[in-house]
Amino acid sequence: MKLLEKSQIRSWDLDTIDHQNISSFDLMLRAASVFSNWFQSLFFDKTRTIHVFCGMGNNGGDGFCIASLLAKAGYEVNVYLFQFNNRFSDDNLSRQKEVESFDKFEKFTPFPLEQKDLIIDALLGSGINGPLKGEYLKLVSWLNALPNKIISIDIPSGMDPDQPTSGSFVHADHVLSFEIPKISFFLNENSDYIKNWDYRSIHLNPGFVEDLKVMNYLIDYDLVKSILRQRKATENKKDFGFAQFCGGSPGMLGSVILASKAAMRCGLGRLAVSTPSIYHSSLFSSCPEAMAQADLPKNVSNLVDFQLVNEHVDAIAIGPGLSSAKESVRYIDEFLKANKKPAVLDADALNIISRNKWQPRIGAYSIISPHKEEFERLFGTCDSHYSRIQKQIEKSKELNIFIILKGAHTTISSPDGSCYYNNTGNVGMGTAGSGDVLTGMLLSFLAQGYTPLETCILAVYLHGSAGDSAAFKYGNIALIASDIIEFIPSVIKNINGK
Ligand SMILES: NC(=O)C1=CN([C@@H]2O[C@H](COP(=O)(O)OP(=O)(O)OC[C@H]3O[C@@H](n4cnc5c(N)ncnc54)[C@H](O)[C@@H]3O)[C@@H](O)[C@H]2O)[C@@H](O)CC1
Ligand SMILES: [K+]
Repeated sequence: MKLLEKSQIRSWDLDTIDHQNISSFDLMLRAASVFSNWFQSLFFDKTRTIHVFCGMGNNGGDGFCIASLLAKAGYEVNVYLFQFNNRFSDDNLSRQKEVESFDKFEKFTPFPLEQKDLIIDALLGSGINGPLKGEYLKLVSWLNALPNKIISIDIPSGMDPDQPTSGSFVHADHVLSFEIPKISFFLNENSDYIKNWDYRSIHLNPGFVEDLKVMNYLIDYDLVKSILRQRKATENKKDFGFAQFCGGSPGMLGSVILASKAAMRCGLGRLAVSTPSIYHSSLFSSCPEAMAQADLPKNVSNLVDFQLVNEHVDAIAIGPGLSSAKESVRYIDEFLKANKKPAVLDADALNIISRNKWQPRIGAYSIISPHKEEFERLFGTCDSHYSRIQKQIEKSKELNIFIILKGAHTTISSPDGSCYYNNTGNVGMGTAGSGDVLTGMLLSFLAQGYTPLETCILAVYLHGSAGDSAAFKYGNIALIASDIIEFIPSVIKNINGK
């Protein structure tokens, strides 16, 4: 799904008005009906009074329209207009006539509300053009200190839709965004202040976005379904890729087993694992589907010899559990020099690269999957999640690589400057081995012939979905990396139907 910036959303509204021959007044009614239906499915208890706080733009207009619809549906509704200047939108003025009465504030003064009552926030929408000041600031600070549940229309009032907000905004319990989520919902800076968000279509003209060039995308079910291939009955294991996983060192076998199992569960045809030979029997007992390769790094004199063993390998993943011992450094050096295969680099491979400043040597179109600390070791510290994402995009372009920045909202950046936001996964996945599972999944899809971008999208989304299913069963405290692997089959089957 394409994610639009606020100026593009405004153009989409105008294009819809033009193409569908609908007035902005009627488009507002459409949006209000969508919100009102969503609201009623969530808050069906009509004994709580609903207080609708309206501003002066179209978001406030939505508020008046929604207040009228909810009153008609049998809710007890109070409406307040905060008129802190004289700049009403036309549709706002027209919609004011639809509610029987409302209280008007030209200056904000606090007033009592019952704790169980609900607040609908329709003060400001996507038309925000700077930080809140004066009366708005007083009002929003008061709202944020109340114990009442706040439900925001389109976006929490005061929040910038595209980037971190420089100032205060409404801390919402629920937000219903129109048509698509806002980019800023995915920033860690905002995560603590939007408890739940959702989006519903208001049937804006689909033709407008089809042709629109955007740089930001949300990875959603439809995108993943469109990428994941169906198998032909006549295909065999040779059609599903031959992958090589290089990792593990004394005391670090777990990552190898987790990555191997995850790779096989994502449909890989054949897997060769290069890990110290003392671990081969343990590997076979945990993942008998894998083949073991020569010792690594001890018996490997150079990568070319090593690759001759795997002359038909389709993709390589390197790094997890490798340690940063001298032999591993030499091995990564050789790998960067000689590798021509599609590659995934993670964990100790990234640590070795950052320590030796070998970032420019990473092969074109490789995938790297750092978490925040690994990312900052590679590319320097950043003062916010937003600035880290900006640097991620810049480095993808500069180094011609795909970067997966792992976190609460994992982002994938591509050499063309585009950025994909993921919305699956949960806090329980911050556990040892979770990243190794992702590396195995990446390796699997890459070896199966998916492009690096498709590989990143599939692996990141499915990893998060499997983690969500695991958290549903075990809870996000008890969840361990093996649980994620347990649910890979069902999430793939749910999407692919097979
Ligand atoms: N345009 C359309 O056709 C539709 C718009 N809809 C609603 O309209 C909203 C956007 O409407 P508007 O563009 O009127 O935007 P707002 O409702 O956000 O109002 C913007 C106005 O608020 C004032 N303002 C901006 N920043 C401020 C600040 N920091 N402090 C104080 N005042 C500030 C300015 O006067 C600006 O014109 C959406 O969020 C959505 O709720 C929906 O009704 C769907 C259809
Ligand atoms: K709002």
